[in-house]
Amino acid sequence: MTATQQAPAPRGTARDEEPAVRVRGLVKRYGGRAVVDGIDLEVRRGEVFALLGPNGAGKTTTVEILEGVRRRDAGEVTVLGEDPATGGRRWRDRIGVVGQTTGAGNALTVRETLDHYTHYHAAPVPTGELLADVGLTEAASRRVDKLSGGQRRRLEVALGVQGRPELLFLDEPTTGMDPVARRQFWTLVEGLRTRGTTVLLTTHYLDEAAHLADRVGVITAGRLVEVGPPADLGGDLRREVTVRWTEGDAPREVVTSAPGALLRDLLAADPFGEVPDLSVTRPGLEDVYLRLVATPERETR
Ligand SMILES: Nc1ncnc2c1ncn2[C@@H]1O[C@H](COP(=O)(O)OP(=O)(O)OP(=O)(O)O)[C@@H](O)[C@H]1O
Repeated sequence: MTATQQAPAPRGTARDEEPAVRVRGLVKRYGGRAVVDGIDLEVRRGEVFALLGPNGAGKTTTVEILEGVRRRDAGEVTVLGEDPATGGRRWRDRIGVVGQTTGAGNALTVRETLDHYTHYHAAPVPTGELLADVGLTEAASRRVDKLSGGQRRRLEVALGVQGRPELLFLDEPTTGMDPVARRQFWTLVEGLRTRGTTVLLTTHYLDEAAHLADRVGVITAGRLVEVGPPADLGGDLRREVTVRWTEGDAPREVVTSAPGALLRDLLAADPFGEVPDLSVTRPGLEDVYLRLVATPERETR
């Protein structure tokens, strides 16, 4: 796959200094229930930021407020320097949106659909290039209503990047894609990042967040419970080590952040330095994530 050509991001200007997205105290309620419950968030220019969380956590609601398609009940939001609730045509031209559903016409072919939408952009990516970028060249003459779910998703991604946005929103972009298409999509996002596009994506997939994102925000029950590079997520949880062994006939288990002394004592207790069934494990990203989303009362860092 070739990477979509993007205009280079402006460097060294005042606009560089401000984050692409700044959110303070964001609240959205439905029927008195806060589904977004006081979120603070910053997405830096040029980074890929993943909002990771379970079903119903508030990811789509948050992203749609940032896109200017849902109203908020409280909080301050700035996206590319403007409030999305009042952003006009010029602001909208600077963002790209790939939502969970498509507005693409079903009776048109893939190429006709892309050609049609070129008229909405000042400097669209040429259709041939776009088709190659998303791996749809061979499906270019197929009607949209004949596409598979994964191909339709690629078309939506193509429409999202067609206008060379400075900031691209991707709401669960790889849902319905097979593993090969997911990898192709990841390459596409990496190409966008290389060219300076800021990307805010939502996902359920830990591996996707870990692979693509510079930083991940874990959201659960409308709150952002952790923000950081994927490798740092979980902080103290990550440093906890579980030491297991068998003593007599009984299984033993100790969770500690300093296993050295325990291991020395265990090994010293046996003249041959053998400890039955000894294992030492650190939590993986998935363990950390499951702990984070199970404890929504944790403070935001
Ligand atoms: N228009 C609406 N009216 C009432 N409740 C809504 C509306 N839209 C969303 N909700 C509720 O808000 C909560 C958050 O939904 P949201 O779609 O933002 O979650 P999500 O994290 O994107 O979930 P998923 O991963 O399943 O897409 C859910 O409980 C949902 O039922």
